[in-house]
Amino acid sequence: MKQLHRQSSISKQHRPHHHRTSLSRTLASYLLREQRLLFVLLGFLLASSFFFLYPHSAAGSSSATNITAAFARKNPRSSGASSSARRLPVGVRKPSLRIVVTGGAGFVGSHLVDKLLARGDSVIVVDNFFTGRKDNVAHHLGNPRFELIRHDVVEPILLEVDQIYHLACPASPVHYKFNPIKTIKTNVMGTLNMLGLAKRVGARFLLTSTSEVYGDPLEHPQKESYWGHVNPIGVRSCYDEGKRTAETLTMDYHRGAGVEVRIARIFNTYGPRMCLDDGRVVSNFVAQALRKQPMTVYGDGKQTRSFQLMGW
Ligand SMILES: O=C(O)[C@H]1O[C@H](OP(=O)(O)OP(=O)(O)OC[C@H]2O[C@@H](n3ccc(=O)[nH]c3=O)[C@H](O)[C@@H]2O)[C@H](O)[C@@H](O)[C@@H]1O
Repeated sequence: MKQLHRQSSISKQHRPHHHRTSLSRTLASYLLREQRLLFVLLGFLLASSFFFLYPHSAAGSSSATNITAAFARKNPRSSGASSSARRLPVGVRKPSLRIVVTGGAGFVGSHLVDKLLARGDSVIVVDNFFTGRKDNVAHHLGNPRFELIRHDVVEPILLEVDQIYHLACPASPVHYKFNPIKTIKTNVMGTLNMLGLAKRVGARFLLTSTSEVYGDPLEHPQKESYWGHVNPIGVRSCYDEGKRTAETLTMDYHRGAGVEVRIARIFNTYGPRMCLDDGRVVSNFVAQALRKQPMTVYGDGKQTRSFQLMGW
């Protein structure tokens, strides 16, 4: 310290004439003395090897922020709970997920609503009751976590939700062929509206698609990678092509707008709450058996289907 003090006073004396030279000389002589340069080099070497060996820990804080930001956009409520290690105070319940189920009063939708409410989520059902029935969800009407809205998804709707399960569309050939223009509008405009909502509020989106995207398939059984064999102008096209367009829109919103999406291709469903006049094969056979009528097998009877039981 003493030496330092002396040097600085010396350098002060020379300042008027050779300020820069003397300063660098002082610095050089300071570094060269007592192997200080060696320690500086050693420190530099240690620091470089640390950053070389653990590059992630160096970038860690910024990528963690990115992940949180991305998740926050997708699911603002859950990220809100996770940030700043938020532990809820004792006695305060974790907020439930807010979920909208379009077609939630339908045969498949109402079983989904049962599951979501049973696991503690808050559910808003949006249904125009074309094939859905209030009876299917009547047992939830007193539940504070349940809401029922009569609305046609062909028109836009704004709801603050975390997740969207988009089921709205008649699924039985008898029903979807009844008004084909309405069917394709539901699939195209309805899906656009719900994807727009997902993008706007940062919600995760699930589209219930169908095995009919494979059309009259040439491959059996159909793998997800199979692109189908679909008639674009047939009487079933309003549903087949409608659902194919819905899948396209879903993937475009995912790729183009970063919406988190899922697509489930559901096959031939049956089970409790299915209308007796649904028109699909299982309900037809059951209805005919109950009426002691002969079961009608269309065509040569060699066709195959994958059946899916709902509600168990
Ligand atoms: O299986 C599926 O994946 C699809 O099932 C139905 O489409 P479809 O198969 O035509 O439904 P059904 O009307 O139940 O017909 C199944 C088969 O049974 C036959 N069938 C139907 C009714 C009947 O009374 N008798 C009969 O033999 C039909 O000709 C057909 O070959 C739905 O429309 C789709 O949403 C679903 O994805």
